[in-house]
Amino acid sequence: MKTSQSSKLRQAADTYRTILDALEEWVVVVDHNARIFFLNRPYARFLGVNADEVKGKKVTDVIENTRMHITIEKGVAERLSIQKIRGSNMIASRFPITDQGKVIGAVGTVIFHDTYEWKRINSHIKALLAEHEFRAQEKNSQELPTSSHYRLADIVGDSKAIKELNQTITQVASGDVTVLLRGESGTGKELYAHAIHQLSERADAPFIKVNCAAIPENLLESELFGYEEGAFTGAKKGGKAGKFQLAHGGTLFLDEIGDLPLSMQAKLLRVLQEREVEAVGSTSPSPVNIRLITATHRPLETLIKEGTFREDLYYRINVVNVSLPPLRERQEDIAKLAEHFLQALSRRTGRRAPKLTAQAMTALLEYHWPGNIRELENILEAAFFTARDRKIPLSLLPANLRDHTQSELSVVHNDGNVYAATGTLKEQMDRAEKHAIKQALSQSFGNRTLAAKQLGISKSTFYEKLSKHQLI
Ligand SMILES: Nc1ncnc2c1ncn2[C@@H]1O[C@H](COP(=O)(O)OP(=O)(O)OP(=O)(O)O)[C@@H](O)[C@H]1O
Repeated sequence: MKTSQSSKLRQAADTYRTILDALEEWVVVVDHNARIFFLNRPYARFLGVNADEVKGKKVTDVIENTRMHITIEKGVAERLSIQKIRGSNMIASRFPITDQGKVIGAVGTVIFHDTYEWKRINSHIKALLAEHEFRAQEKNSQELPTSSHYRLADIVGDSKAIKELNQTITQVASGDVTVLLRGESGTGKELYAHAIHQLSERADAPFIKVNCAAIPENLLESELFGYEEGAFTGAKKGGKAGKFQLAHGGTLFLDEIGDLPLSMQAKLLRVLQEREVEAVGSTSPSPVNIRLITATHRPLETLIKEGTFREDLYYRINVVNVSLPPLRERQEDIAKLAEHFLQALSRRTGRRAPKLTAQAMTALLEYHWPGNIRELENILEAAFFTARDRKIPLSLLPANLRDHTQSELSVVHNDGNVYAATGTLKEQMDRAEKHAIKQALSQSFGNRTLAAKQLGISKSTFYEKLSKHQLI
């Protein structure tokens, strides 16, 4: 009976050893005296010792820089700490083993055998997470638009810049010419891409948009060019068409082209030159007939100099270059755009549109709009829902916009309206001076030399005034 019990025990111990030896992780178990009770073979192999022979030896004599004895002493777990062994930085964890509250030993594991491996796995996990997030978003969003819903008539504005732009767009729309739309974020590049498609001979064919910055790098190729069944693990049955195939006969809009990784730039260039795409896992290319429109807010010429954007691709996509002016350069359009957005919100919600007070409108006109039309749209949406008595006073606009434009000549009352301030002539003149300096600074985007020049004063006087008004 005794013999059979001990043989069972040995069998069980052998089973556990076999399992622990099969792990990639390195495992060490010590007793309450910090003497090795168990060392798995992969760890022993790395340390250059015999797993059976080190049993009973002090862990500090066998493993360099170990802290297992400290885990025993303190009874506290240490997770994912760096431990240098034989010149490599390992990522190790240590846990006390307790029995009825007493520490009777400790178990230690080394999960990553050097920090390089850890970084590699870390970026692999990041890529997996990005892929997961992208797929979830794709699933949540309604069907991807395969047709364009804007027309030139939906573009609001009658500034000279917009009129010229609309004329250019009308001219280039037909004839399949490749267009590169440039402009700051929120200036309407996507809107214009839709309009070009709508005005082209391809208006009834699909309009497919791809945001090159939003797709994880490892998915870009299959998203753009599609894949065949069985091309990789997780590939859908029957394969999947890429954006190029979906846009066949229509327009492909590649937004944020400046963010396309170099490896994909080479592939895209090949497709544009050959006019055929090869799905991932396929051996035979298929012809594609698309009109290409691209957009970016990034300085492609600088990216070329820095080596992150291919010059040959730049020439391919930059056949006709259309620049969209920032909103601050077409202030004439602000009132019309504001009215347009408030009316659109009113139609959407069934609520009557509130009106901007004169002070609020002045603030909109004076602001420098770094986020352009999208920022205006967002600000008005927030104001629309908080407006009372069908009025949008200055106080309902965001603080950064108010601060930027808030005249030091005025005071905002609790009712949200602005009233002329009173005071001695000197006080009012000081406020006017401070206001002029702030205005000049914002118009020159913080460039003090330019601001001083604009005000017609020397740089040293400008600095004196900055310090007088506590603007530095
Ligand atoms: N002239 C315009 N008239 C009416 N709405 C406009 C106009 N220009 C832009 N918009 C609106 O402003 C928002 C931003 O425009 P859009 O997405 O086209 O900008 P974008 O330049 O492509 O921005 P990003 O570079 O950030 O992608 C959209 O809701 C769009 O409908």
